[in-house]
Amino acid sequence: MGLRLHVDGDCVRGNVTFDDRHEGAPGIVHGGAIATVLDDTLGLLLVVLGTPAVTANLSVDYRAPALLQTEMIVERWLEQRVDRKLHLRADLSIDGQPVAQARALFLAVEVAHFEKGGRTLLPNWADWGPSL
Ligand SMILES: CCCCCCCC/C=C\CCCCCCCC(=O)SCCNC(=O)CCNC(=O)[C@H](O)C(C)(C)COP(=O)(O)OP(=O)(O)OC[C@H]1O[C@@H](n2cnc3c(N)ncnc32)[C@H](O)[C@@H]1OP(=O)(O)O
Repeated sequence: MGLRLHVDGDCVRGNVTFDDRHEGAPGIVHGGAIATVLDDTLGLLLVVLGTPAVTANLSVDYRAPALLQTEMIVERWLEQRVDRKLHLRADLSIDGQPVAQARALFLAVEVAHFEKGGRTLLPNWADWGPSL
């Protein structure tokens, strides 16, 4: 998808351009691909927040057709944190016009959560970003 991300304070911004592999309705990006980008870009936000967490709930409003071969801006940020609950937002836009807007509930988990799949994590993951 050519997703490129950078950190801007507490916000993660990036550019993404979908191609024919992501087509749903003719000429339009599949909604699942959009949800994937909105969800997945959170990986970097988690590093910024220094909080291991997983998606518990993701809700996407599709506001306008997402055209293939068109550069979009994706932005994600933390709206509120209450104990383990991270309320996150993500926007996808073209030329400042909203294409999709997501609200997500992430739950902070112990690092051991990510080891359930049998993969060994890098030992210095906690140094990737500042703590909240
Ligand atoms: C420093 C950087 C970080 C480094 C990290 C180390 C290296 C890792 C490397 C890289 C990480 C990158 C990560 C990218 C992630 C991308 C996004 C994904 O795709 S994540 C995959 C899809 N999501 C899952 O697989 C979750 C599956 N679900 C679960 O595992 C559990 O359900 C879990 C952990 C989400 C919750 O289980 P419980 O047992 O811990 O907690 P309970 O008791 O059920 O809930 C706690 C509270 O949250 C509410 N809650 C739970 N689920 C809810 C829901 N769906 N909607 C609303 N509320 C919910 C409950 O009502 C409860 O609330 P009350 O405390 O009573 O107020």
